Parts: sequence; structure tokens; C-alpha cells
Amino acid sequence: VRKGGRLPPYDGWIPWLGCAIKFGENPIDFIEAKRRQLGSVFTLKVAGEHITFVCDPEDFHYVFKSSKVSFPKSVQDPVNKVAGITRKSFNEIHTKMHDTLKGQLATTQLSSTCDLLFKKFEHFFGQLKENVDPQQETDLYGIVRSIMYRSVIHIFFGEGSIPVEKEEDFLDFENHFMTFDEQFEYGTRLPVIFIRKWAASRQWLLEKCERVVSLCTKTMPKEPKDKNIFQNLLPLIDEDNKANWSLLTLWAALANAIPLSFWVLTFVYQDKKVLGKVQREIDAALKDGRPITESVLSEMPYTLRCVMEGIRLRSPGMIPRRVVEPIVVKGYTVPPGHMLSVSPYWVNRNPDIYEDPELFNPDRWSDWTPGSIPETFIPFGGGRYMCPGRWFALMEIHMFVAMFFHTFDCHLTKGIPDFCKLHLVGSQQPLQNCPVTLKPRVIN
Ligand code: HEM
Repeated sequence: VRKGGRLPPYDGWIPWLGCAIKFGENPIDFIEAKRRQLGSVFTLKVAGEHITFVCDPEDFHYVFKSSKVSFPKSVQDPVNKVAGITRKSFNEIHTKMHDTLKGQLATTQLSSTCDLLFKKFEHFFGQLKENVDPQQETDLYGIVRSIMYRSVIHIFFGEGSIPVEKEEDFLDFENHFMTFDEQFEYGTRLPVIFIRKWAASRQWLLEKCERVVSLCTKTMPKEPKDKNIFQNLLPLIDEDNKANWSLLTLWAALANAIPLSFWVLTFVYQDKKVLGKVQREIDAALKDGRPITESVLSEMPYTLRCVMEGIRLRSPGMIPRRVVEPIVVKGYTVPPGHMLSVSPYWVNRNPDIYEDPELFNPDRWSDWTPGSIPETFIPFGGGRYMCPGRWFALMEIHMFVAMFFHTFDCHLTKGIPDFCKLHLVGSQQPLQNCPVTLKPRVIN
């Protein structure tokens, strides 16, 4: 600890509440306004929590690499509140769960998952192509959810685990999952009495997850290679928390990847030059109706650059770690108990890193090597507990948008919707529907 132990400058002078009211109105913009006012290290006092932000990329290692901060301690209480995982279960198995999932979704293991995902996407894209009415407006985000939810559920938990094939079952799932997801952050903080609808949806989902656990247990194959993703995790989990862990895994697998797939589609459809380049690349790679494999994906590098650029523009508002020992950043001492945080959303808009940062410009990724993640690109977090699903996420979004651009001509009748700045956890959601007209493409 530095002599004198100066605390970072702070905002939030109202006892206990701090700056919670102003912060709550628009947390994302509030962070940037305070950075401009207070400098690159500052603390927000928000309803009993001290959140210290570090904004200079050269300081990110304090958040991701230091032994003086803890990932488990930053999430164990929120995880208990939203998914009901007990502290004991969390502390005992979290690291094993993380490592097993990371192993299964590592780049070297993705090839069979990629083939399976293609089959699911092909099935649902086929259905959509048959039923689409070019005269009728439809909501693009709804379409993305309908294909992605169903496919990812099959991949993670097995076919029929959560009934989503029939339209009415799917709509039930969609409704409850969206409520759970939209109020996820409130769920980490507020007593259930203030978020009854959210609590009811969580209960509904937990009941479905009980069924997932029971089915995955009953149908457990002997060979690891024949197991679905959750079946590989199941033996690690104590009996009482199996459904809760399955809910958390399901949420993690869907919550970011789906809005991001949607944003990539909207950004590209709004830019005719980019769209033309993407479609030429995809049409060449998918000639003769080839199935999409990892190797075929690698023939569509420009499309992957569009994915990276979409992720850049809609990255999570905040990634926290709990300080467990005093840590000195730029001469300020951040005491134990604070959340030490970075904002991927804002670092991705840092003009020193990205020229003209608000512009959707896939070419800025021209020198990037797929399979690596630049140090300052932190939408997946960083360090020991960086998102274990990142390679799967990039693969699924890449494949999904490629199939979409290949299959449909799409016109956004009202342009790109605004995005919600109310949440800090995860990628931003669209604020309005996104009406589009869709037409199957005729490829010469
Ligand atoms: C583009 C989409 C995605 C983004 C932006 C994203 C982002 C993140 C972030 C920021 C974290 C916290 C990391 C940290 O604190 O350093 C995280 C954790 C996690 N992500 Fe992702 N994620 C995405 C997709 C996925 C997918 C598809 C899966 C599942 C296959 C997944 C599974 C997880 C899990 C299980 C954790 C918790 C890790 C732990 O508790 O140790 N994510 N993700």
C-alpha cells in the first residue's frame, strides 16, 4: 500500500445511496461522464457498493491478472440470488465447471460441435425459408431468437430437453427467458417482492431445468464424445444444485450471443457495400450447397471481421472483480471490498485504439489473426476466468450470420433500433422491435 493510501476520486455523496439514482438512469453513459470528470481511476458509490473503475488499458492487468482481486467473490452472491446456487456449491465446484466447459469449447474441440450446430441451423433456416412471406413485415430479433434458442438448447442439453420445437412451447420459453434475462441485474440486487414477474419466470425456467437434469442423467452415454455439453458437466455438480447450475449455464450460453448475432445482421444489412462484400465471400464459400464446417468458416474471414466489429460496438458495460487485498492503481489505493471494474463498452470506443470508434468498419480487423484475442479487446473479460464460451460464441455467430446473409435478402424497414443502456451485465439489447421484410435469395 502506498504511503498515505489515497483513495480514488469518487462520486456519490448521499449516505448509503451514493450516486445510485443518477447511475441507475443510464449507467453506461454515467461511467464515461465520470471518467471525463474524475480521471482514469475513480470510484462510484452505488447503494452500499463501491465500484472503482480503471479506464486506462495499461491498468487492466490489475483487474484480470492480480492476486489481490477475486472473480468468485465478485459473482458468488449475485449467482446465489439469480440462480439459487448455494455459496458452498459455488465455492466447491465453480473452478471445475469453468475449466471443464472451457475444455469442451476450446478451439481444438469445436469441430464436432460445429457440425452439429450446422445441422440444427440448416433445419431451422429451412423451415423459415419455407414459411417466410416477402409481403409481410416481421421482427428480425424474434427470428434470431427463434433459431438460436432452439439450436443452442439442442446442442447444450440434447433434443427435447426443453420443449421448444412446437411454436406454442417455444413462445412460452421465449417469454420466460426474456423476462429472466431483461431483469437479471435487478435479480442480483432487489428482493423478490419487487420483481415478482422475474421470480415467476425464474421458477418456470428452474422447473424446465429440473427436467433437463433428469433427462440428461437418464440418457447419459458412456463415452464422453457422445455426451452433450451439459452431460459432461453434470457429474461435477452436487445433487441439490444441478438444476440451478443448468439454468446459469443456459443463461450464459444465450444471453450475449443472441443479441450480438442480431446486431451483426443489422449493421451489415444497413451498409450495402459491406453487405455486397460479405455476400460475395459467403456465396463463394458455400457454393454447391456445401455444409458449413470449421474449414468452410475459415474461408469467410471478412464475415468474421463483421462479427468482431459487431461485438466491439455492443460489448458489456462492466466486468468486475472483488478486491480482497489493498491494491494500488496509478497511486490510488483501492481497499478490500471494492469492486475493481473495467468497461468493455467504453474501451471499445477509445479513439486511441479505434479510429472513428462509432463507425461499423470491419476493415479495422484486417490485421487481426483469428484464434487470438487482442489484449485490449475485452468483451469476453480476461485472465483466469475469461469467458469459457468465447470460441464457441465466435463460431456460432459467424455461422449463423453467414447462413442468414446467404439465405435471405432482408430490408430493415425502420433501420437499426436503439439499444438499451440500462444494463451493465452483458451485451446491450435492442430497445424497439426491428421490422424487416425477408425474401429468399436467388443466387446466380
Ligand atoms: C459473444 C458472446 C459472449 C460474450 C460477449 C460473453 C462474455 C462473457 C463475459 C464478459 C464473462 C465474464 C468474464 C470475466 O469476468 O472475465 C463471461 C463468462 C461466462 N461465459 Fe460468456 N460470453 C459470450 C458467450 C458465451 C457462450 C456462447 C457461452 C457458453 C457456451 C458462455 C459461457 C460463459 C460462462 C459459463 C461464463 C462464466 C465463467 C465462470 O463463472 O467462470 N459465454 N462471458
